[in-house]
Amino acid sequence: MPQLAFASSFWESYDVLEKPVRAGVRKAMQKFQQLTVAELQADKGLHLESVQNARDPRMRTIRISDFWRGVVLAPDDGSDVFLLVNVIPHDAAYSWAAKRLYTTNSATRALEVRNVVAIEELTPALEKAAAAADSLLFAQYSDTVLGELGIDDQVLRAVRTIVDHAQLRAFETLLPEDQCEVLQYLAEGFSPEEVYRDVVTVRRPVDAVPDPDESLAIAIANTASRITLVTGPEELSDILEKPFAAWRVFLHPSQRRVAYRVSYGGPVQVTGGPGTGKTVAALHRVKHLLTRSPDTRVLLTTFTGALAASLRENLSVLLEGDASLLERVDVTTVNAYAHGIVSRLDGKLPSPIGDREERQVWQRVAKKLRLPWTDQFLAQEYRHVILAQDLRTWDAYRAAARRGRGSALSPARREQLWPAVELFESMLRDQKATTHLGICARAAELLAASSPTHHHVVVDEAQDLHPAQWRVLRGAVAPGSDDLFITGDPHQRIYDSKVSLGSLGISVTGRTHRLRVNYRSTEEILSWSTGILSPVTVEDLAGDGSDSLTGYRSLLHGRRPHVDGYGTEQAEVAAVVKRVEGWISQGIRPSEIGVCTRFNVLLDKVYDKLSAAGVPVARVRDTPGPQVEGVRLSTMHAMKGLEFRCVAVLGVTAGAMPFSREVTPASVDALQHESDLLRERCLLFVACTRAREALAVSWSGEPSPFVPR
Ligand SMILES: Nc1ncnc2c1ncn2[C@@H]1O[C@H](COP(=O)(O)OP(=O)(O)OP(=O)(O)O)[C@@H](O)[C@H]1O
Repeated sequence: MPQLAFASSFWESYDVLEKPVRAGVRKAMQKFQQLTVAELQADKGLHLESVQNARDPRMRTIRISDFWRGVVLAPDDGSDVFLLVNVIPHDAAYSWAAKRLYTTNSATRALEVRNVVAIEELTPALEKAAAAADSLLFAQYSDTVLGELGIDDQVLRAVRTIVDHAQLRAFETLLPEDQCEVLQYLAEGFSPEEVYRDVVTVRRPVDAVPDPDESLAIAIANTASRITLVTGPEELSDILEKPFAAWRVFLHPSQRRVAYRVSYGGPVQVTGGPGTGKTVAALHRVKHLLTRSPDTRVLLTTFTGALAASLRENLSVLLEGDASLLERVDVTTVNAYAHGIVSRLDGKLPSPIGDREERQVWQRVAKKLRLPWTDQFLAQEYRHVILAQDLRTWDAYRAAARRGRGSALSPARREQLWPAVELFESMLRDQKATTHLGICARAAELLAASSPTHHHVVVDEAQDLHPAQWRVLRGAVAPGSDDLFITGDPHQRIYDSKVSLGSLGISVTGRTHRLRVNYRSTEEILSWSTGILSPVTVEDLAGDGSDSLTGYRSLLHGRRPHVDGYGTEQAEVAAVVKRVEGWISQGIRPSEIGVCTRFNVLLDKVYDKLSAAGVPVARVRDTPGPQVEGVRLSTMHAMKGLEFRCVAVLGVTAGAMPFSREVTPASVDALQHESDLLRERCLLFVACTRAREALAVSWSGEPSPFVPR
């Protein structure tokens, strides 16, 4: 009986098919499981036929309906795995199939596909142009070096014509996948040794030996990152009937390597730009930890309640609803976990106040003690020095280093400030109140004196956690192997937390990994958005140095972002309404569209105008479920961790971004000033990188200086 495998390219086409066509696909696939190879060849309904002039002699089409054809790679070497690669309309199917060639990569041993006809047609003309070019992108690498990285003869000829990054990008959709990735890494400046380690070694099967006659079945088995093999009839109906979540099945080798490594000697950190699948890696790590041992308990944390809800949903998808696994995972925010600890172990919980109320208390303190500082300065000193280092006494504060603070405080000034801290805390106590970080500090203290609650902690969206929150996580799990698995992106830090993980007993030295392939946004959206951050550097997640987005890229392509200025806010809002209507008329569902602003005031105006135009709207802060229709409206802060097919970011004006009230004057604290500006810049970056296919950025009057020129 033949076996059936599905290439990732199939899922991209299958996902958008209408129901009856999907039913046709299912029926055809069942035949592959019921008939012998000879019966398949003879089956009239299936009509398995060769493709005329196909460059790959194994290429076949099958009939799905009058209009639709499946494209299948049939083994011709005695092996029995059929690979379904695409479902496309009848007319396009034959020319698509005729141009494609599947080959086994000599280095990774995985199956990859190229548009062989397009490469052949383009190369001669490009060779002529290259002969006259001043420099070539890959000139420094010999044929042998490229050969060892899996570049074959046809691709090599094309590679020798590539003059710059733009030309490489134009080739990307034509080149075989693994070879393309090798070239992208080299073009980014990685050495051949690094590329061998990060691209070839992670894919190449450990037991691979050179085998010129390698069968299609073996190559398919070696391509887990792009091909899934179906083993039984139940599995087939399962995967064809449920909505297909590619992230569940096709992990990038770099994701698989970090998520499924049997064990780590201690805390591990996974970083990567937006959309590189850090959350996906975290979910797979949870699966690995749960399935490794039957009584393991895992704590999975993220930054907001809404993100925790979505993690819960996705974890259930990944674990296929298996209650015996799901009940061993607590998915929550660090704050909610800390609240739980304090109410359980203290028996009572003071109510937490928000940032605005906290600032009001500081105002009263400053006034009462006639202090020379603003409430903003006091709140920052409390957050970044006192709570960050868990300073409980005047002696401790007097001796503390004030890392990250740019204003010197003489011993006399510190002596003046400490009573303000005592007064602030006593005012909160009188109100039976506290701050969220105060609860975390208490929870960490309680955990330090009791036993850990979990065997493993997995932390998503780690970049904004405060040291007090890290202490809670440190206390939740005993130090040792596989204690903490941490994912985050320091370029998305929007709450200005300064952390040195090592000093908190969380050393990730020698256990840091980076993801570089963006699965969410098009390259056009990414490269424009990374321009927002190009003038600055950001501190890495562990607080040990700086981080960069080198090698960060997307394999998807689309339109460049719309970037527009308007004379008035009214005109800008009207343009956004039109843009949203345009997206909806192209078939995008309202809930797949996100609109965001820096402030609620402008968001309210957009809400009114969209509603008046008859467009359904829903606010992200009301946590509408996936079934609720309506364009999602959100502040930039609440966009963290979300994604939409189309995103409009409006109000990106000079006065709003950076928002001067949130930026400490340089004269008060030069370091804080810089870090406030960086936080505002990152906020715009986060908002723009939520977009998958389309991004529109706008302002009225003067544009924000963060908008790339
Ligand atoms: N291996 C994969 N195959 C297919 N899709 C993937 C894969 N990995 C991630 N994705 C998809 O890419 C998108 C981004 O993934 P994810 O949210 O995990 O990224 P992230 O790095 O956590 O992003 P951010 O930092 O911006 O929140 C999601 O839609 C996810 O389903």
